[in-house]
Amino acid sequence: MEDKLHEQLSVTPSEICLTESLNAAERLGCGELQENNEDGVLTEEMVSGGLSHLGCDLTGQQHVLCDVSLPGLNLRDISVLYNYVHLHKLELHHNNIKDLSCLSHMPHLIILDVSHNEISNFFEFQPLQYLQVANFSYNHIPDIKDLAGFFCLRKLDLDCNCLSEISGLEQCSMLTHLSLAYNKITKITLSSLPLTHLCLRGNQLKDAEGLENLQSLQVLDLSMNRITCLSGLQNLRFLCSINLEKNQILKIPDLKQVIGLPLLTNINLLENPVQEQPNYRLEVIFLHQHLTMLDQETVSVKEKVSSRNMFDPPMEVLAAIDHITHLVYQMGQPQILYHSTPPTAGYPYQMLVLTGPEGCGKEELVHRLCQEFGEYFGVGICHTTRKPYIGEENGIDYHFVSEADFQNLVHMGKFIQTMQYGAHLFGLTRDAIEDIAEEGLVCCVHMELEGVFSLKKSYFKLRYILLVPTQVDKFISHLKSLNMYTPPQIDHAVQRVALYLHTNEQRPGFFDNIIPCDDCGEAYQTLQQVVKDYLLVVEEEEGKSNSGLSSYSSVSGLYSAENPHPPLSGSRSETLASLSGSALDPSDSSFMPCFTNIQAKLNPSKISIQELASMRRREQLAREAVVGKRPGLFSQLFKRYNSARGTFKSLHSSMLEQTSGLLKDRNLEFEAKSILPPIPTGNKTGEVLKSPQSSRIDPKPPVEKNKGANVEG
Ligand SMILES: Nc1ncnc2c1ncn2[C@@H]1O[C@H](COP(=O)(O)OP(=O)(O)OP(=O)(O)O)[C@@H](O)[C@H]1O
Repeated sequence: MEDKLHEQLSVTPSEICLTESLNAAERLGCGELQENNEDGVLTEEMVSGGLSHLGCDLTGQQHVLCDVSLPGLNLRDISVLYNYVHLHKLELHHNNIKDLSCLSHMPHLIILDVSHNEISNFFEFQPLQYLQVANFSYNHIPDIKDLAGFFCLRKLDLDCNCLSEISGLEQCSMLTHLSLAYNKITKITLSSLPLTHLCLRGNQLKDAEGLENLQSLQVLDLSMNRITCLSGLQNLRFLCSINLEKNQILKIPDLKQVIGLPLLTNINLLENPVQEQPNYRLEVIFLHQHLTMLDQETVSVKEKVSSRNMFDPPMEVLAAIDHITHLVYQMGQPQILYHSTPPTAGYPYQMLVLTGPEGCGKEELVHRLCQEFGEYFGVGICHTTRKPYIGEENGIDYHFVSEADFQNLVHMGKFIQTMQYGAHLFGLTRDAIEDIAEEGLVCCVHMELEGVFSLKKSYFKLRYILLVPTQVDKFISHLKSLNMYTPPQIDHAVQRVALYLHTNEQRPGFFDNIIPCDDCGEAYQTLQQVVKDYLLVVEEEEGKSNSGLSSYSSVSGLYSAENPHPPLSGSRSETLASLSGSALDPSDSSFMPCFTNIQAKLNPSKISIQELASMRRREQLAREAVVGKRPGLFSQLFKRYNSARGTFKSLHSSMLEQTSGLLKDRNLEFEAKSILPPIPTGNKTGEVLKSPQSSRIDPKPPVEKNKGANVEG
């Protein structure tokens, strides 16, 4: 430690200064003087050799030399300087001086450097009222006397002395730079001084208490202490750089007092235990976004982005991770053709999602909706690890599972999306959707925004309805009245209202409908209307007036056997009547039954009832193919699959032959089989595959990936 200290101290600014000064002294012919100066007494001759800088004397009438520089001359007695009353600058570093009483006779002294001497009496001379810069470093000073008379003192250097406390500086109203490195200070006691730079390196401090009054502090060096806690720094609004190297900061939360200081851009935490924490650097960068230097290394833009993605990923990133995770797990499982598997990209399975902050009542609305429009919608029941509230039933409100079961389901590739909300996990399984699709219904679910982001990545066609409270006070009292939520949960739910509104603002069209939900009854009425528009329900009277369309007037149909493929419209006001005015091209294979107003406006040509009926018939055929009523798209697909399997098999055996030959040529001793993919096994009849268990979830240990996995469909 001692050695290291010396190493660090070996090249200090004072030493550089010494070298320069000695060179200067040589130039002045002082080298010779030094050799002859065995008794250490400063003589007139030596002084005149060290004088420079022409200025005026006290009367202002005579020119005099104002600066004296006499470093490294082994001086002990400098009493001859009593006569040099006009001096502005005095440099006497690297001597053996103990007594500075002659300074009392230099009232105009501005700069004083007596570092590297034998001084133990600090400022034992008359106050020098114009003194601005004083360097007393590398002496033996044990304490600081009252410096009340040194009105102009701006910089004071007391490094490497024997100080154990800081005192006597209370009246130094101009002091901006104070350096007290390598002393024995155990406690900081500094009143409100205008300090901008403070160095307390190499002391014995355990905390930073006592700095709170230094409101102007910009640069703080607390390196080489034993600091574990940074309280005392939290109000230093102008702090831009802090050096905490070689301290005892253990954890990132211990930095909370400095993290967030508005101007702090440079933190040095080298050689603190906190550096060992996983992702330490990225976490600090994340917590303190305007950092430009950390541990003496520039913070790169890449690091800033990575830290953000690691600790607060945007929802898009989270959703992508969630989506990829479930996709990868699904791929490891036998591939199954579901009722909700889209026959083509143009016919995705349709879903209705109600989203909004917790407690906004979306769950209740989903259930009411599915009750009233039971022919079209079924509730998609999510899984959760939270415990049921009173009145909630397993399999009706949620599938309530343990965390281990939930994770098993994840590994079994069962989920389409999952999210952690508070301390609990929520997720929608493919089987939950399938249970509804099997009945020919549209799956209706409720979820938080993160879930919406994830589902947007899926191949389903979803319609998103945002339920948002517009009166925060009312929302808070509603949440309180439910007696289900703790105050932090209420705060969290309320905070997330802004998140939903922000998303809606930033991403126009992200939600298909927005319904205020301050009043549950009114919200349901609006929802009803939205859903009727969505289903293209034509009211009785309307049905009468559109007699030609009466056969469709009950509803245009939503994925049910009776009602062929559903037209999920992008526009609320889109009724069958308006639809009949839109531009449909039944010959278009990518025809989607979702016609927007924009399309309608672009091509106002009318569609005939016959065309519409033909379109419906084709939808019906497609729908029946999905539910397996007639040999349709899928059986063809599987026939094709079987013939493809035959082709693959013959290709495989010829590749096997060729590969074996190659391996033999190269004297490689392993089997060609081991490097070629296996032939997929499958249902010989080529029928739509769906295991009886597939639509029900039965938590069990994850199937070993790819082991005997069939690749079907
Ligand atoms: N699979 C899912 N993905 C994302 N969020 C979900 C999922 N399932 C449920 N959620 C949402 O998680 C939040 C917490 O669910 P919980 O059932 O505890 O809420 P709640 O208190 O009943 O609120 P609400 O009445 O709004 O449903 C709710 O906003 C709920 O909609």
